[in-house]
Amino acid sequence: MSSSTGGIGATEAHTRKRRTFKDCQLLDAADRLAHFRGKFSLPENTVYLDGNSLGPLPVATPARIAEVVEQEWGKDLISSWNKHGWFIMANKVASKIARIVGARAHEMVVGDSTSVNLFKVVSAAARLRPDRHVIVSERANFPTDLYMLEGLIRQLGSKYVLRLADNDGEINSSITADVAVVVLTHVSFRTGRMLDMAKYTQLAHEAGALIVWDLAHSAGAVHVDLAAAGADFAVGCGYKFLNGGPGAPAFLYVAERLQELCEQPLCGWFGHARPFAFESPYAPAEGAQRFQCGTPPILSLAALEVGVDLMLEASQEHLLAKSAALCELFITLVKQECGRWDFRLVSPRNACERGSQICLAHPESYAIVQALILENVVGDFRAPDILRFGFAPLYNSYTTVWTAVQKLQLVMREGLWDKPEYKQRSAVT
Ligand SMILES: Cc1ncc(COP(=O)(O)O)c(C=O)c1O
Ligand SMILES: Nc1c(O)cccc1C(=O)C[C@H](N)C(=O)O
Repeated sequence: MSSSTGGIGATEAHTRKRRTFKDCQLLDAADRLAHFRGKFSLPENTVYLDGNSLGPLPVATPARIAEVVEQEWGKDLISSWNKHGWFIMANKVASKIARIVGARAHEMVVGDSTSVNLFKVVSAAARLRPDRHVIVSERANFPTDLYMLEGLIRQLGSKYVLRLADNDGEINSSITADVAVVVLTHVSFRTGRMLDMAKYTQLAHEAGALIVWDLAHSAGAVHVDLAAAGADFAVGCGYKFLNGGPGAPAFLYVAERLQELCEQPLCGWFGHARPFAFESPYAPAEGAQRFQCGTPPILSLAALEVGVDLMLEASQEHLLAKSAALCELFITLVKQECGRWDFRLVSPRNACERGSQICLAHPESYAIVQALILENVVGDFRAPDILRFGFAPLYNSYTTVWTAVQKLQLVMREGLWDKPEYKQRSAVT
């Protein structure tokens, strides 16, 4: 395996002792998070390396959803808004997510989608810098971020421009004195590359701009400390490493120092200071609460809370160490077991510079991913040529990493990827 960002050197590879299945079993035996695997309903014999797209189902979720449906909604009906705390449920889940990303409870809101939340915070941030009309982001950002920025700019008017950086160096040079807002994704969905949050936040602030971080691939996967980094705003997904279920509510962070200055564009009644006064005109609620919009999705919040509670049950220190160790083991094993095929490491070689995912490039990546899925190893393909594997430390073990690499070797050795049906790409991968 070669590396675009500095691979395991040949000398190191030769001197390093071969890793065996037994080594992986020993690592599992010493793993203090091993018991969490049983708290997820994963299909038997499946190696699930796609939790960075959709986290699996926690065992406790169906019973909790059934309780909310049958008792709270079914029997207690509308009284549940008070009786079962539906009114404060979003705040309760927000305060838990805040602990995962280094924020305070009153700086966090849960609801809507990451896309919608991005629109809200970038719009609020732009209003705080009315004399500047440039929004900076990365061309390689996840498309929804760029689409939302393009849409927002259409609303803001022709004075505004979107400046897209093509690499890390260009991010630095793009942040000039005319920039209102910098919008960066902390961990790249395509490569797993992680930006230094404190460094770029400082750069933005030195230029007088505000910064918005997209934590879609960070929350629950890597160390995030919004307060320590001095971040202004952040958004992120509930359905990836937080295991909140498909389309789970997203989160949104606003630093306390900015909250009272912020006006957000989607000012619905749940962000009003007194929603049940039914009064006019709109008066924003105090703090981050004003970023709420409409009625919260109670069933989805209930599912998200189960996932977040599981994450909070585990020690952050163990989670981060295991996530790095799983990624490292995968790189080592691919080099050892699949070195004769032309896989290129796309993720940074240095663990401090990447999220909890490893991306490999190969000309036949789409077909290889499909063949792996047939062998019960679920990763995903990202255009143009990337095989993407997410290593969630709560439910992935060291032996499953071994199995994944053995299956990759099988797919390559036997040419299982070389089938006419894999030439046709499906719509969702
Ligand atoms: C960086 C990033 N932002 C946002 C999203 C998704 O946003 P939404 O949940 O609104 O679809 C994703 C992935 O789906 C993502 O990778
Ligand atoms: N968010 C997704 C969805 O709603 C359906 C299917 C896939 C996804 C994704 O994971 C996209 C994504 N954020 C990515 O990292 O590629």
